[in-house]
Amino acid sequence: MNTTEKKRIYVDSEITKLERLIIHSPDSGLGKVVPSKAQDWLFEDIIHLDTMRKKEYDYYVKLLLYFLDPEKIQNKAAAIKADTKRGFFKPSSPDYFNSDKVIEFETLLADVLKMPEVKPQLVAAVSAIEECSYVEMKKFMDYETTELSKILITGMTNEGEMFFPPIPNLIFTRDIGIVINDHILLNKPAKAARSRESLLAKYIFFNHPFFEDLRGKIIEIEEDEDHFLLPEDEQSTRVDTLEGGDVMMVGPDHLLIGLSERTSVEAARQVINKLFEKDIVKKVSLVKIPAKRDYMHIDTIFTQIKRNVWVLLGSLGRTNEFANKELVWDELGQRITHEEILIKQFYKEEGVVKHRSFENLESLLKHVSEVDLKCKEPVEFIYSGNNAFPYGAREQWTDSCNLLVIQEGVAVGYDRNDKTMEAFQEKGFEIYRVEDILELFESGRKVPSEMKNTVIMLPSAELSRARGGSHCMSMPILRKPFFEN
Ligand SMILES: NC(=[NH2+])NCCC[C@H](N)C(=O)O
Repeated sequence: MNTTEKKRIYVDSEITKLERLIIHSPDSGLGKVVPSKAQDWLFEDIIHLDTMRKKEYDYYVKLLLYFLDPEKIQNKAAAIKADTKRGFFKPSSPDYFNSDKVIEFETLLADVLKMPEVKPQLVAAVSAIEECSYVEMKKFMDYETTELSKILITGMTNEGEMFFPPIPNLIFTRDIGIVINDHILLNKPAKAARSRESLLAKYIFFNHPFFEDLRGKIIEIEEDEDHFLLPEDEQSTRVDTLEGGDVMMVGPDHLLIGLSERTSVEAARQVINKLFEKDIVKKVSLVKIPAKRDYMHIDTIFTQIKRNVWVLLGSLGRTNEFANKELVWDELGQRITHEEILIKQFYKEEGVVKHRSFENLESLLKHVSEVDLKCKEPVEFIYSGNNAFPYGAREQWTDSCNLLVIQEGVAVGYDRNDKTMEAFQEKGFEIYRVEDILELFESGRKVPSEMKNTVIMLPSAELSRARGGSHCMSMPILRKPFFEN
């Protein structure tokens, strides 16, 4: 018998059939971002909410439902289209799709707020970090849970009364936490704009009955005990932060952690200690990338598509003509633009923790494919922008390397990354616009579960201004175990 059949929470790879995930549809808070705050709130620009929802994100939801929970969407196309109020997509509407496979963060939050012991704690915690007055805190307690859930996310009431700033980055649920086999690692965000997200998530994972199996299996990053004693200026250089976009469960025993603008080496060390202590994985590889906005997390630089296929940014890899060309110019005394990446792998062997290095990203990814996933086919790399200047960098900026795999070889990407899509085609992938594929599903001319080697393109004019792709917009909590795939 399949031993993991009854599991609700389990992820041991990035590519097996996705069975359950947490998402968050763009809420009204995103439409309230003002230009002067956009950068502080980690958006590249202000966005047009209606377009982002109707012409972009709603397609993503429909697509996920077709693969993960088809009953909820089949034969509904006409009704969904006719409803200008988007009831199908709104948790508070009677027409809401309400799936336990494609799970909305806001519903989980509303559920825990219904728990009489949780509501006052959560209200007090949010009021404290948002510096609300005592009177405001009392007022929150009077709201009914669905509305309160919205207020805690958007910062305002349906009538427009504003209590605190929105958390527009909650659409990037990936960053909140990562499931590692049957455990979950919660984030400790580097950016203040994302603190409330992780606070809300904590209350959900620790209290919601759906996550019962996680009791005793939630890993949190703690502050060093002597941290409080350090002088202020040193405190800020020693903070332990970690965001989900930097953590990838690439094989049943192997976790990757990016050391980046957002994830510190101290946090990574804590994670390694905790994972090895409890024998949750056998290997952790640390991938140190340049700490800059362009590459905020490792999943902006590479993601896996199939056991033997990866998409990545060539200028941070090695087997690309660029790097080689740059080395020539380096020798000639020119200023080089090639940026370095450093990789160390820690592994536990007979109870002892050892480490080794990898020279470049490709050799690490090849190791994952061949050693962890026992892949026999040749490992292939698809490069952002097909590695042609200046498309590699341009398309990485708009998430050409940040794809979500729904089932092995079937991934979701952004339509604006033309050259990367060409590169996928050259490697034998079919490319579809999400609208077209949905029509094929609706008419029964294509069956989601039968699809292979396909990239489905999501419209992305607004979404990409928020600087994240489909990988960031997903928190997988259940995938088929790799060796049962
Ligand atoms: N996993 C990711 N790459 N997430 C992208 C997050 C983007 C978001 N605007 C931020 O800067 O935090």
